[in-house]
Amino acid sequence: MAWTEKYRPKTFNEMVGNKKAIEEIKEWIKEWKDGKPQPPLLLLGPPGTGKTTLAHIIGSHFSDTLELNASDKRSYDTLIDIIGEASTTRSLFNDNLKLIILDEVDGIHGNEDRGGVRAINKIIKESKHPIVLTANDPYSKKLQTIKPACKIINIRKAHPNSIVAYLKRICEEESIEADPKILRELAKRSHGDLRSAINDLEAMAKGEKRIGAEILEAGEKDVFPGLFDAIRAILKSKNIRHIKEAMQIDEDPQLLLEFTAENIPREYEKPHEIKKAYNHLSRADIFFGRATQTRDYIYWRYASEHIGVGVALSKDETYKKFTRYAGPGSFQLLGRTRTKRQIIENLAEKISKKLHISKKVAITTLPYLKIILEDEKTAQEIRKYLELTDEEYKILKGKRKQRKSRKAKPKKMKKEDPPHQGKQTTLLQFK
Ligand SMILES: Nc1ncnc2c1ncn2[C@@H]1O[C@H](COP(=O)(O)OP(=O)(O)OP(=O)(O)O)[C@@H](O)[C@H]1O
Repeated sequence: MAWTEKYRPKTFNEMVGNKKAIEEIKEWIKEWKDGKPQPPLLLLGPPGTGKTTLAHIIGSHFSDTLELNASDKRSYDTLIDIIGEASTTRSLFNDNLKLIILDEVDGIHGNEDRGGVRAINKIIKESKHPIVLTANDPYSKKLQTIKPACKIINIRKAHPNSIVAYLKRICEEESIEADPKILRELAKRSHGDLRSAINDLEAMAKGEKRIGAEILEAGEKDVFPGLFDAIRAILKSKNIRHIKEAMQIDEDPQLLLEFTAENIPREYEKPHEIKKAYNHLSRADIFFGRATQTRDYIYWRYASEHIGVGVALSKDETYKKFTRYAGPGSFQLLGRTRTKRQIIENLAEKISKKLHISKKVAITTLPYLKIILEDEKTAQEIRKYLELTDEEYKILKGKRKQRKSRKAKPKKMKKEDPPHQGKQTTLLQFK
């Protein structure tokens, strides 16, 4: 079980922060219990601050809970059917009040917009049962008609110190020894989103009983701190404002595309969501191409829309699960071959200077030089002329090509020597 679920508070006392909001909520419950119907509660606040958790704790004070994720588009048609009856009928006794939870009411999208909002307004108007709604975006147009009918409770981000204390408690429960520096860093990075802080802690622990400070230096997240936040916002949220804010990072937008492409199937589970999301990435890629061709970087904006909003809204609903994100495979490959690429770069520079050609052309000469270097005497002369270092010489020469002799017996293939590996002299070897 993911730690966010394992450690999801079951009572108001276990909640981090928002003490004043909790007092107001308790008062609202009391009024209902005393037979005084109250307007619906609208819990408004950033992702991962405990709105859904609070809604469930409120539910535990009533006889039953009916929960609907408002961003699930299948629900619009059935919204009234499912809870319509429950919301309008009840016995004369207050002890069978059912709490109706409408989660993420600002997440409704597409053509279902109006129908969904209308259905919610109808339920609010006619319900004889208590209702709790949750939403992220206070400025959402979808809330315009809903807000006036509700009692708004602002849920605020937890203070970093409270997050550190909470993470520490989880570490104690899990018998994990964590460097305090790590917990402070996780709290800082989470920007008040407890869910992300807990998820990060779980990812770092990776089943180990000790989390040392060295992990901070090793983690990819430190190389691209903003990128992972942006990916998380795109894949975990449907709140456009939040996604756009998270995407305001100082990184190459194409890198963002690669990171998103890598992580879509890690987060999204339904084939149609994955298909839709990749469709948006392919359109983004077309816009990147146009930007390069025309040098009109306005196209980047369209590309970003597809990567951010397009991919985010490709999911039916947000997944409340823990997902370990990763850097793209191509990026890891580039990382692994970085040293080799640097040496080739130096080689090209040296050749371009000696032969008075551009670096680009110099690179195309490498496969031919490799063939020329097969002759040991010439190889030594060229090495001296180009002033090659040992490493450059080794890379340029590559593995010696085995000349096939008719008489030679066919070499037995070893497990670690699969076909097509490093034996042909092609340009590809130098990429
Ligand atoms: N204030 C809090 N106190 C303790 N745990 C919290 C708090 N806020 C969030 N969490 C942890 O984060 C997890 C996610 O919280 P929750 O689903 O309630 O957030 P949310 O505000 O509804 O987010 P979203 O807007 O994305 O739906 C919980 O399971 C819990 O582990």
